[in-house]
Amino acid sequence: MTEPLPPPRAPLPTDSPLLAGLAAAALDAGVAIRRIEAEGFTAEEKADRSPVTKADREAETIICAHLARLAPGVPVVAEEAMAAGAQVEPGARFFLVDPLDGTREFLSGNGEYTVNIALVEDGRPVLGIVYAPALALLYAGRPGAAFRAIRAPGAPVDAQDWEPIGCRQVPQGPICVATSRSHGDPVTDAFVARHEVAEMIPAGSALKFGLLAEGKVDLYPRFGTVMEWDTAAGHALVNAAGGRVTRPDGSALTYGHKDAGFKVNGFLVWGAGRAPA
Ligand SMILES: Nc1ncnc2c1ncn2[C@@H]1O[C@H](COP(=O)(O)O)[C@@H](OP(=O)(O)O)[C@H]1O
Ligand SMILES: [Mg+2]
Repeated sequence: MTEPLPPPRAPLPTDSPLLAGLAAAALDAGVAIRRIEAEGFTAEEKADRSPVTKADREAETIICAHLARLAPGVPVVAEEAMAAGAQVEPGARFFLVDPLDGTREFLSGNGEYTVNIALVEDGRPVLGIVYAPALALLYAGRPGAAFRAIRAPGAPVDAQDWEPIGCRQVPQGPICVATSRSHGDPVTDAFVARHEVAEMIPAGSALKFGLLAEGKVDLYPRFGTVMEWDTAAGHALVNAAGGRVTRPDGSALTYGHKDAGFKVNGFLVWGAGRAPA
């Protein structure tokens, strides 16, 4: 007689060696970021007048070294290299990296900054890591499965303590809305005002995608311009968690638009089920 099969094991991020490798890159970058945060640093201004620090640059160097080992030859579109004038042809399969998303939050010391790493295939974000080193909060998403874990910078990725997460159904009644802590804009405010809002949750960086992916908020609207590396990892995570990310007009938000300077002219992120009008 054959033994009964064991019950199927829940999926884990470590089932995908590439996703696990991206998580390891983010955890490693987190070590450098936290060290620099503790040492103290000065902020400089980039050509677009946004702030940048030694932490952004060191984290990007660490992540790019990981990516070169994990996926040799796959192009990397990374924020600081692009700011320095790098020319990268994204192609059908490429990485988008924001080594320190929410630099303003980093400067303020509130811990609401993230490391964002995404793999894009045919314009769609398929793998996403969003990691908040100061909060030891790690999110990972791949098609059909989203997770969170508590991981200090430098901790092993391993198979322990991953919590499966999912977007919640958007309620018929008042909704919870996530908004940028540092970059408000009047069009976003007007859009939010058209909805019945139970709670507004301001948060920095791609943490807002994480809050939505774990069912804590229903809507994250943004009409101001951001960059593809700001949204791709969070987008992959929300897709994995059963939510939706679109352009403000409801059309598909796709990636690799070099001719448009990798700009994203706003987006809407919704939880599961009905999207309120
Ligand atoms: N006017 C603008 N143009 C381009 N990107 C912008 C922007 N305003 C905000 N952002 C992006 O939004 C990110 C911060 O998100 P939030 O406001 O949700 O915390 C910043 O990421 P960096 O800190 O990586 O530069 C920045 O790139
Ligand atoms: Mg950013």
